Amino acid sequence: MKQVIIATKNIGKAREFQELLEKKGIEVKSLLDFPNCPDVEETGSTFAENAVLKAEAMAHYFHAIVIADDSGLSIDALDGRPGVYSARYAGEEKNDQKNIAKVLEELKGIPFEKRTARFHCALAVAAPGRRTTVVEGTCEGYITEVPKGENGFGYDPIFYVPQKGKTMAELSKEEKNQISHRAKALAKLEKQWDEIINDKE
Ligand SMILES: O=c1[nH]c(=O)c2ncn([C@@H]3O[C@H](COP(=O)(O)OP(=O)(O)OP(=O)(O)O)[C@@H](O)[C@H]3O)c2[nH]1
Ligand SMILES: [Mg+2]
Repeated sequence: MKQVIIATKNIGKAREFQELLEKKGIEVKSLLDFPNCPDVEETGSTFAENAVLKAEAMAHYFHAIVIADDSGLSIDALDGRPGVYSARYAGEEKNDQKNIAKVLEELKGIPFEKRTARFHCALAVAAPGRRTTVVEGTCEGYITEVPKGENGFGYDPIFYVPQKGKTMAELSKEEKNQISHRAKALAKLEKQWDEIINDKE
């Protein structure tokens, strides 16, 4: 079966890549399948820089072609925060509930029309001896006043998607995959698929 390594330890992301790529007959391996692989420090100041750091480190570790995802939420009323710090916004332990609570507290009193935000996703493709490439996707929305919905991960329960009239966490996985920042970025890798996929049959 054709296979691709996604350099992420985030189970929410890994599941979405699985859903997006199984249609193409591609099996997704994530870093959760390789518990001994090292952590990569995300020291970049942009999503693209962090995606490249993760992809190149893991390409070196696996001696293989890998895709890394760096993503997050950018809120206009908070000058773009949490941005590249989205995963750890309320502390190093990466707690989605605490991150949501912190954002809602910071946005208290700000009316709905000023709660504009977007999800970003940068995907970097790297391999030893290969020039790293980066693609990006975004998804526009508004931050709600209370969380709603059970699906997805991260900030999905407070991210309202106007074109669907629901929060991201109220969408089915198929609906999220039609409009998400991750799906849009992944679609831009279309032309590189033949090269990215390792035929391990
Ligand atoms: O509601 C959400 N829906 C999404 O679709 C989404 N995509 C990203 N995010 C948030 O942004 C952080 C990424 O940070 P991040 O790219 O460093 O990933 P991470 O540290 O969780 O895992 P890794 O891939 O680095 O191993 C995540 O933790 C989430 O908080 C999302 N939130
Ligand atoms: Mg991370």
